[in-house]
Amino acid sequence: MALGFIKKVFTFGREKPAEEQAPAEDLTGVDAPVVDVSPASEPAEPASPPSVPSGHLPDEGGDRLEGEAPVEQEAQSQADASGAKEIEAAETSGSLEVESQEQPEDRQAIEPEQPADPEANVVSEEHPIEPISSLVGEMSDRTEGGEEASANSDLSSKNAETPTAPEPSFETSEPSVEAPNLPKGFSTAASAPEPVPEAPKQKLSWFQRLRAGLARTSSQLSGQIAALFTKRKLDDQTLQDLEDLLIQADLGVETAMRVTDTLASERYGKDVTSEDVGRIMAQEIAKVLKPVAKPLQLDLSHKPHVILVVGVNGTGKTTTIGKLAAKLSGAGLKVTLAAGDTFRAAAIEQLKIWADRTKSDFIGTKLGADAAGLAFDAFQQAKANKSDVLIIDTAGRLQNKAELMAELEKIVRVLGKLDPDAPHTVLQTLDATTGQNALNQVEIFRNVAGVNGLIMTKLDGTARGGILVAISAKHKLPVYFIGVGEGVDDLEPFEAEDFAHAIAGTGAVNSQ
Ligand SMILES: Nc1nc2c(ncn2[C@@H]2O[C@H](COP(=O)(O)OP(=O)(O)OP(=O)(O)O)[C@@H](O)[C@H]2O)c(=O)[nH]1
Repeated sequence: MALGFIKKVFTFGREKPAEEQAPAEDLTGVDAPVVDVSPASEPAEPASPPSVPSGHLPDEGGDRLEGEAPVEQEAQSQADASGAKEIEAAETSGSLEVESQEQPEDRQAIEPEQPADPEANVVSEEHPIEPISSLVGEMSDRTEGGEEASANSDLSSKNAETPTAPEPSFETSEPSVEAPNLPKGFSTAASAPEPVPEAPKQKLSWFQRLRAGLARTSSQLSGQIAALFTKRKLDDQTLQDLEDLLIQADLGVETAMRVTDTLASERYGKDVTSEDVGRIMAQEIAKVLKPVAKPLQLDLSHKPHVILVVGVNGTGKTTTIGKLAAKLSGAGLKVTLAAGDTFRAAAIEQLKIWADRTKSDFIGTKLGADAAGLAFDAFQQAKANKSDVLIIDTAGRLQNKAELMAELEKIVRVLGKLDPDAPHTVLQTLDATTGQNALNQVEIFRNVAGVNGLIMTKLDGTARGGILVAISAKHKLPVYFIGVGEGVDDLEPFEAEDFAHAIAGTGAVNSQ
């Protein structure tokens, strides 16, 4: 392919390509591509504001349960046919890959003539793009075991499931921007989400799934509570035993004390049933969770609203991005996904499959390339293609690896050069099975990357779901969604009451 054409593709959407080659200090002066937000200038955008479908997206292969095998085959064949091919091409050519769902002919693997790193002239020695072979050792730092990394590498087809329509409820934050009907779990400052009646059966089904997911947490706890309160009046020793029990269940000291204090004030010296304890526990847990159960607020005046997703390896970043993209694009928003996890080929492939499935644009680069450079380019491309939302994946990293955390800091810094407010949302995914370590993860990622919202994954089947209560009490960061499975539907807006009841093993209030 002629080099001239390749250059054009590489600089797609950039008005001043020469400036992009400037050193980092000059980046503040880089003119971001002018984004015309008027609908008329967006030929590929829907003529009417995005609307939330009431049912599922058009079925592309059956739902998760019924169509699992075909979807996996399809995902695998897609990976073989396109994703893997392009990634392979990118790996060998050192390319930046930009795929537009609207302009598939623009998908090219190209030779960059300049470093992808926008700070390259300044930091190239500090953060050189490393050969893949040298990354192998470093990748072992990012994973607690080789098995996990290789296990994750097999996930792409597993995760490529047909997206289904989001439950309605988004908000946008700028009055001047036409607010779409956002899926449930998102909001904007300007408009309250329109209450859309939901089928009770579907909602109940969700709560049943939440209950099932947290069954190990709640049954373990309620079994111990029942044993503690058999034929005993409430005295100091019982209260102390209960407090210990709640702390062991990862709920945290603060919440454990709230429960015992309330219980003591109501029932001290009297008979207590495990139902009494469950009721008070649900009530006190809900009090802790309500202030953090918030919708993810999108400011669509940014065009795009940039969401950076960070977290320890294997916590579910890529899967969660796919689930979010399905919700957003299902609501009619234009979404771009950027594969900032440049350390794991399977992660790039996995995100590419999610982009295809969710009809999102995809931006990737070669394995081992500078992640901050990719984030910078992705931001420019997402501006140029008038995306509403850009979601950037990052490589998993242990919070105690200073060098890797510095890389994350650099991604945030570089995005801020194109928009001082970017990234507008820094989402951290937390694996519920981690237990107490998650508290420390939030502390460090928050300090380094400015995490301003959480998503807890893998709440299905863990006995450690109580940790979300301790994290909420300590960090008070918004919890936007929770993941209760690997499928595209298995991400739900976080509901304080539902969660509290599911943990306490009591009846749901919201979901009935
Ligand atoms: N059971 C369950 N599995 C999940 C959930 N979310 C993600 N997973 C699975 O967790 C594994 C890791 O998910 P990824 O999305 O690859 O995690 P990641 O954080 O991107 O991983 P790295 O790129 O290695 O940092 C995959 O097998 C996912 O399918 C969830 O809510 N429940």
